[in-house]
Amino acid sequence: MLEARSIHHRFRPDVPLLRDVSLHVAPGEVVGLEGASGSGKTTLARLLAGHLVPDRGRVTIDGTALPQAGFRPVQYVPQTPVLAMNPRWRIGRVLRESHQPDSAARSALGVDPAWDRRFPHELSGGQLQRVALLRSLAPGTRYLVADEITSALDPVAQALIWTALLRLSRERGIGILAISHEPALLDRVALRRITLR
Ligand SMILES: Nc1ncnc2c1ncn2[C@@H]1O[C@H](COP(=O)(O)OP(=O)(O)OP(=O)(O)O)[C@@H](O)[C@H]1O
Repeated sequence: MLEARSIHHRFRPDVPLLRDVSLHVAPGEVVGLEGASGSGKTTLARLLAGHLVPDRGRVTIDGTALPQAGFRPVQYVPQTPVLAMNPRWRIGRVLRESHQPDSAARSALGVDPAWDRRFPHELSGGQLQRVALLRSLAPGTRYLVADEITSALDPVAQALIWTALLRLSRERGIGILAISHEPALLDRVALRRITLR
């Protein structure tokens, strides 16, 4: 179980952002996270992935703190994956930097092996997001924090990605925290929702 307990965080001493936020995501469960712009969704996502350390409170998996170094079992997937890829690397190298993806995950996400020879700017937004998800689904990945991953995509690309992701989450027991501004999307993918205020 991924758990955040009584998280407090602020970037400026006089402006508290997250105040006593707690949540949990079970293996294979999809939980929605919503909240107004600026309410701290991305900050919470980065705390859960271990990119940031909370001022107070704890993030744990099965009661143990996140590892300080090495592979991150909670993977953060941003809205704009191209910003998290080396523009000089071909897709094959971008993927291998994390792990050698298995063919089942590759075909579930529809990542064509021919793309491995292309550079990130030579793929569409939806194709790149599928590559980013494949990269994040390493063997050690237990949870995904999906931060507006399909907000910039058309409905067909959005449906394709979520259908594949929900299947992989079920098959591999990967818990997902799905951040979105779209209530209709959260209704479809998540059984439970948390609202940041
Ligand atoms: N690294 C940082 N340094 C200083 N302030 C930050 C930093 N990251 C975020 N903030 C501030 O924290 C607040 C919350 O930002 P955050 O991105 O977590 O919100 P959000 O709910 O994800 O917003 P949106 O829905 O617009 O993406 C904002 O006021 C933002 O300016």
